[in-house]
Amino acid sequence: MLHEFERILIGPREMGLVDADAAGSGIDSFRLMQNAGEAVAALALARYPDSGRFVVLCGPGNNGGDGYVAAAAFARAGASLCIYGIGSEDLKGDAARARARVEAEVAPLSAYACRPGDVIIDAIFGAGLSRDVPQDVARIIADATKLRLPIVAADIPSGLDGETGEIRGAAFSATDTVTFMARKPGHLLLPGRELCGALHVFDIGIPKRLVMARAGKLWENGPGLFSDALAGPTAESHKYARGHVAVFSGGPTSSGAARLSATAALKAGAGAVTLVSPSEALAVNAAHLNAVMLREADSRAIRAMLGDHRVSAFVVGPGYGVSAALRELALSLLTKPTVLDADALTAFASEPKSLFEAIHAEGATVVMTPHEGEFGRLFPDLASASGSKVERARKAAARSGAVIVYKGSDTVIAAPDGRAAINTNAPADLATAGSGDVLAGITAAMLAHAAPAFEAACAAVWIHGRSGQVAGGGLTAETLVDVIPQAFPEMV
Ligand SMILES: NC(=O)C1=CN([C@@H]2O[C@H](COP(=O)(O)OP(=O)(O)OC[C@H]3O[C@@H](n4cnc5c(N)ncnc54)[C@H](OP(=O)(O)O)[C@@H]3O)[C@@H](O)[C@H]2O)[C@@H](O)CC1
Ligand SMILES: Nc1ncnc2c1ncn2[C@@H]1O[C@H](COP(=O)(O)OP(=O)(O)O)[C@@H](O)[C@H]1O
Ligand SMILES: [K+]
Repeated sequence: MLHEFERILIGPREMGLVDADAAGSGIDSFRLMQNAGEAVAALALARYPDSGRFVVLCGPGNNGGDGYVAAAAFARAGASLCIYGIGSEDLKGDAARARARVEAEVAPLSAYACRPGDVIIDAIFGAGLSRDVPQDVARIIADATKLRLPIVAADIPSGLDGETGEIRGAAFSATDTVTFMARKPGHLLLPGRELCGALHVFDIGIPKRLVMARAGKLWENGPGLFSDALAGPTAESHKYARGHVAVFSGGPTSSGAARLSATAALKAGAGAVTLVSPSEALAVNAAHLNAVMLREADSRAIRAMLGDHRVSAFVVGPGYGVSAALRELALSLLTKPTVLDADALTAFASEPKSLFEAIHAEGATVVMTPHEGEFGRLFPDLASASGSKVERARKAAARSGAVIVYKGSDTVIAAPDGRAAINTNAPADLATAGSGDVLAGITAAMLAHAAPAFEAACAAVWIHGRSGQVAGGGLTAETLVDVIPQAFPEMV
């Protein structure tokens, strides 16, 4: 399990503040730049001992400064070296000092022509990237990509937005990225994650407390975020003490999704699970269920479940069918922890405010699990807004009052209070029909264990991802359900 510090993610802007705090507390900022540049050179020398030549590309700011420090280290090591820079005569502060220590010639960046055998040290833009990269940088990125040159990026591949993970015009696809103190959201969000190659976090000597003090409430998802909230069964446990999940089934031709949620909830440790089925689907559901209990969905049954303290969480939406009746049902469940998924999200597309107002008024514990399309239906303005997936999820959580699980291969979990986590353990094999229904069921099981909604959602997304890894290539929603018990984090 990663230590708490290693899970934090810090935006480029906050990292700039950390820098200023470090300087304010008397730490020598040039020493930090030297540590950063030397770490980049050390990694490159170790990875590419037989390089034809190291080509150090330096930008106009402190990222370029890291590059000049690295260049000096290559020269000391006797490596073959070329340096290209933007505005190398007009640098300021630490970057100018780093440049002054380089004896080799620095050619203008626009003069660089990629050659097979080159190993590029990308120190053009880091945290300070503020707009699309200029044409000559885009041209070098395209040429280096075409020749598949190895690229070691300082802090972040140039062109990648460290906050959002988006590409600003063009971006290097690095083989390695050496970042400093802590990872940035753009290292984990897509497409950024795929451009960083192997990511190395190097301690350049800023006290961790200074980094912690500026870090927002954003982490990489992992057991450290939620394991305290997950209680395993004890000798005193009985089935209802482990939580009772009720899942609402769709009609006879669309009942499979709810059954997947129900069996997933059971495998994820709910003590009891009931599938609540319309009368027309009772027979098909009965034919497929064993440990999951079955109950007919009528208003008396729903009232009884709402009044039964042993029923601890609901799942509604998978395979249910979009209708006004579903809206009414979902709103009626909000007195207990509820997972709203699939059709229960789409059903509110025409009137999302009614759902959000009900959640706020009830102070309800709700986890919503939209994929991109469902997110767009509930939050059309946010879906098309600029900014990162984390910001969009946070705004959606604050607006709706629910914990939002904004799905995808970089699923973001966000709480109304601003906490957020980026999930990184989900294999692409999870892109299979029914996989979201499984996630909804696991989430309800976590809520039924009385985990708070944010922790429950983080746990469920992580366990779902790890189940995907365990089930492996060719997984189906069924094989995913089977391996859930093997995917729990080791409790400490
Ligand atoms: N964090 C730490 O503790 C430490 C961090 N360190 C290093 O510092 C880096 C951050 O440095 P930084 O703030 O100077 O930003 P950086 O990325 O060099 O770019 C700024 C320059 O680029 C320019 N510019 C921007 N976008 C552009 C574009 N599209 N096209 C053209 N120009 C563009 C921008 O111009 P402006 O926007 O002002 O017009 C400005 O001149 C960080 O990533 C890490 O490597 C270490 O040295 C030590 C400890
Ligand atoms: N390429 C991918 N890599 C990792 N996880 C993915 C990928 N595509 C989808 N997933 C995950 O699989 C699940 C799919 O859910 P959803 O889109 O609701 O599908 P369905 O409705 O078929 O169940 C989500 O948890 C999502 O995060
Ligand atoms: K860079």
